[in-house]
Amino acid sequence: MRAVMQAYSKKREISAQECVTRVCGIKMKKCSRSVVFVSTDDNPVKMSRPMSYLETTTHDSCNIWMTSLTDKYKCRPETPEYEEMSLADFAALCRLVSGPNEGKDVLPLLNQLGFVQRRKNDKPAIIRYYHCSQEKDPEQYYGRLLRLYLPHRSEQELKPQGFQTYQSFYNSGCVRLPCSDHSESVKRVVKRNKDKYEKNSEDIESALEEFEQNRDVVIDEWCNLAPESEVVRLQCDENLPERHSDDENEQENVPDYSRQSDAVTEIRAIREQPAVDPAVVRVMYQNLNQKQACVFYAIRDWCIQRVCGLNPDPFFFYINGGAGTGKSHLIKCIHSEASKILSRLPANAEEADISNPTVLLTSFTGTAAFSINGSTLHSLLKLPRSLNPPIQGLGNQLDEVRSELINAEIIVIDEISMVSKPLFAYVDARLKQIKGTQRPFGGMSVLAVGDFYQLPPVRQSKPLCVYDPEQIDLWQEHFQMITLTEIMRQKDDVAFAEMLNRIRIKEKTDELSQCDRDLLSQAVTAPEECPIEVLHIYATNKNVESHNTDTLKKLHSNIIIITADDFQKDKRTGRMARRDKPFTGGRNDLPDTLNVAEGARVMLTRNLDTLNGLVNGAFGILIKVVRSENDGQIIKLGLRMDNRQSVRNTRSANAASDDLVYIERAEENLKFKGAVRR
Ligand SMILES: Nc1ncnc2c1ncn2[C@@H]1O[C@H](COP(=O)(O)OP(=O)(O)OP(=O)(O)O)[C@@H](O)[C@H]1O
Repeated sequence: MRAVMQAYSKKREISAQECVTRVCGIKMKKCSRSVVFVSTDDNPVKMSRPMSYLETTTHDSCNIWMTSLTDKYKCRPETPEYEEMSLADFAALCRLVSGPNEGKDVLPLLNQLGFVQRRKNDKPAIIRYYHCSQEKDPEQYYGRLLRLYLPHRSEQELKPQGFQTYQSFYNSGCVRLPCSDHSESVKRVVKRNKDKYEKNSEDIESALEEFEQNRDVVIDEWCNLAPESEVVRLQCDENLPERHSDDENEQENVPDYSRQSDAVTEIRAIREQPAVDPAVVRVMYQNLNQKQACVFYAIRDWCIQRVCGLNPDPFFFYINGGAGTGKSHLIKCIHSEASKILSRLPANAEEADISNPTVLLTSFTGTAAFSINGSTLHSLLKLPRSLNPPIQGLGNQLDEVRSELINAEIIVIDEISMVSKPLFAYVDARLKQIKGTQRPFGGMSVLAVGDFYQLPPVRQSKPLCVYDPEQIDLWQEHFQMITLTEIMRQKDDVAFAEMLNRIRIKEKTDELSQCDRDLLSQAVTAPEECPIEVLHIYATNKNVESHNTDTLKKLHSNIIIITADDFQKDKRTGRMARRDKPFTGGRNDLPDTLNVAEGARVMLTRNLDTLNGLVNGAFGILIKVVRSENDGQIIKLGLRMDNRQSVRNTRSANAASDDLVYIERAEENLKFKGAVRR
């Protein structure tokens, strides 16, 4: 009840099922801003307004119900973009905000129902809705289709006069959308919008059905690969305490918003995951070298024990090894196998919930995170930019992060050499908060991977391997080191690879052998002989900038200078006002000016969207400079990225019609108090 009241007091809209679930103390299935439940019922459950509000109304007032997402959708702004929007789009692509100053492009809803904003850089929310059978309950089925996918402002528009049923309107009705000059069949409009969310729903349903029918005879392909491990797994299975039928029913008690006993399953829009061909994965496992296999099997056995309910202690492994010794390769194998096994944990087996990972893949930089299909530590755990103590909790974001990481059992941290001690302490504290336990790393197992001879933490922070007797040292205390030694990358130039490994462990003052000197000299090209188009690497940003400026001038005549838009509070009005001239920003701020040219090669220097490869270090070519129609100001840049995957994924969210990724102005606080730069 306290939780319900807290939600009320924060004026958050709270669904009936969340109330019931909280009041009964039942585990919540899913509730976060990234997953939105859309009611598609003819007669949805309504929540009354809080008592404090009702006491201030008159006896005959009708304004006694909390407004739902559907009510707000019907009162969406009357702009062309919103007019054409289906309820599904509204739920997935927009966020409801409390006031007009909550960010860019906030528009008021009609009838003073609040404010709405398009989700811009964020991923669309996953929408969930009650799914019913077309055969058993056609009227409810077609009503749901129309409500979700036909743009409307009232219930009457979903079953207009002259149509007895939703089904007849769906099959033979026509509509003219507000911004269109012609009529279209209802079926067509629904199909167009439905395809964005349920494209493969029929295939998924039949696959699920097939899986359910064959559940007991599904063959674990692992038996063919590693029979000994399979025997251990089967023994563990035998040791499992039998599940009581009461336990089975527990989940069914969780309100699912279905009022019928024959309710089928919920269908959710599925986030695309990179598909890994099982045949490729099998070859990867089989080719692991001895050391890699040793770690792989240790973790695999741990997962099996976990699934068998044997409660093994969390493991803390540190995989160390020089460049090209197969660390990332090992991470991919472990992630694939551990996720597969851990999905059988009773808590996860209920539904194949791909948005709730069991193994978290993280890294310090966006580039490394993208290369293992993971996220940066900062974005996953919502860490602040400054890691200075005291450690800040997650505050309002706790529910959201907790619901995303609820099933996480293992966290993989790549590039561990770049993780500073304060960052590691933050990760430990965050996981403790998220998992609600004081055990180290919230009771999760940690696989740290990296090479302390590679990049250290930024800005002179000490790496984890430097022991500090003054502080509690999570690293020394818990982690067991395993070193990979076989170089897997330069198999065809073993001599060069071995030389790199010898240099790796040298002190600055150690002499190089003549043989290594000769080998290195062969690989050196004088700077003036380097082709201009190859990647140049310098030790400092200053050198990089000077090289870039010179090269841009040499190769392009159409240079455009983009100036930062800086805003500062006007002392008289108290409002943010745009400055005529930008400030001189600091080293870590967004640049004061940016020199670009159409056709120039560019590299991103911020992580914009790690999952889609728009990360610091990603390359592309600037194709289009887009200006505002009103004042001619440059508003975005269209890039053709080298990594075509970025285009495919970002396009589905932005619906752009070309093959470019559009980068809009980013907004960050400047180091001057209250100043904002775009
Ligand atoms: N067991 C293996 N069988 C076949 N190829 C492998 C194996 N292990 C690694 N490789 C390949 O060797 C190359 C280097 O491996 P990987 O990138 O995993 O090394 P790394 O230790 O992460 O390197 P770095 O520290 O430079 O990031 C990759 O192309 C990878 O696919």
